[in-house]
Amino acid sequence: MPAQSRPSGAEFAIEAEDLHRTYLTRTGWLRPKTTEVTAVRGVSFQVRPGELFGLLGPNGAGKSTTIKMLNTLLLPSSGTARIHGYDVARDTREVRRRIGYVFGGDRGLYDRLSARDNLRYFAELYGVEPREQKARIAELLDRVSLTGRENERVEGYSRGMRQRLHIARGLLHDPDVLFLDEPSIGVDPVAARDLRNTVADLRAMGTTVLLTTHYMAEADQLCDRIAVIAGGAIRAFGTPGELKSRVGTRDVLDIEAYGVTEADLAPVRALRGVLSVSVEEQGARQTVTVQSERGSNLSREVLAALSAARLGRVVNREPTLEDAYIAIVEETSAAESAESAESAESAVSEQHEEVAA
Ligand SMILES: Nc1ncnc2c1ncn2[C@@H]1O[C@H](COP(=O)(O)OP(=O)(O)OP(=O)(O)O)[C@@H](O)[C@H]1O
Repeated sequence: MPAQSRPSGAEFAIEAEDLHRTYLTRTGWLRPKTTEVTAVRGVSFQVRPGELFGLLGPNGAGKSTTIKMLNTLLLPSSGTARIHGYDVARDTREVRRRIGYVFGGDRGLYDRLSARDNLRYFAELYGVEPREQKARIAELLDRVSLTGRENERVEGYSRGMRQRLHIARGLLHDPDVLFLDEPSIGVDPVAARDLRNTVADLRAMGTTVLLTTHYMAEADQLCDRIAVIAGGAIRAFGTPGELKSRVGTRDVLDIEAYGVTEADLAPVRALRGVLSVSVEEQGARQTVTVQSERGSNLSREVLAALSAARLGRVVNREPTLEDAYIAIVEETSAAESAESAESAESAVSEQHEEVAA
């Protein structure tokens, strides 16, 4: 998109200003009740043209809701957002011309058509000039490394190939800004590496990318800057290096384990010097990660506390982006629990005061 077609003075590719979004949900059948869910509460950030920006957060954090507001699929309850200076609520057409949206999963492609025919179909839909279509499709197939496979039906494609075709689809109308919502979900490690190369190439070509992913190594490798969102609000901003430096003064212990329960973890959490304990499950195998104050040398105590479970390899390692992310999300949920305990307490004392009066 030529720069002169943007409103003057638009310094940022994406700007979100105090975005809020609430959903009304109806529950119950006999006595239906409407409840309000606040998915996004005051999200603000800016993305510079050509930047690869990561929006990371746990399930239900508000990532998809934020992206849907930025790409005009959902109106904000309050707050504003702009794409290259165009308001997402007012200038919908201008915004849509400048953005592409790629989401993970199986939807959005025609299985019985070839990759080329899928792209031809969507090129028509997106209004790509007929005389430009052939060259554009060939260029995109090349960019996502599907040249040579373009005439095969998509139903025979691997998940990674489908994802790359999704990206080609999202780029057909040459958007300035591409939203990539969990592109590597369910993709095997080799295909995920190819996908990462495709995403890195986008950035090299000057496309602004807003990426959501649950894979921290991917975010670490690809993103220029990252925002961590939890409970509908941004909890941390920075380059991967800046976020990692938040936990740079911690020791991290990874313990391979089988059959560890929440109750087994309580004594580990209670050890002096322990800052965070998390468990990742891969089938029956678990990895218990314990972050502690640097130099606290807690391996022996931690292993003793977990002695009820079957344990395997134990590794002391340097903190990663994933450790920083876990620390940020845990701090948020601890603060939220303290806040809700406080408000429950004040509600009880208000009730007592009422009764006394
Ligand atoms: N259409 C909807 N109606 C009601 N509540 C919704 C709706 N969509 C999302 N929510 C709620 O809003 C909150 C934020 O959801 P959102 O999908 O934005 O999170 P997310 O960070 O994208 O999560 P995930 O990583 O699981 O995709 C959640 O509590 C979710 O249950």
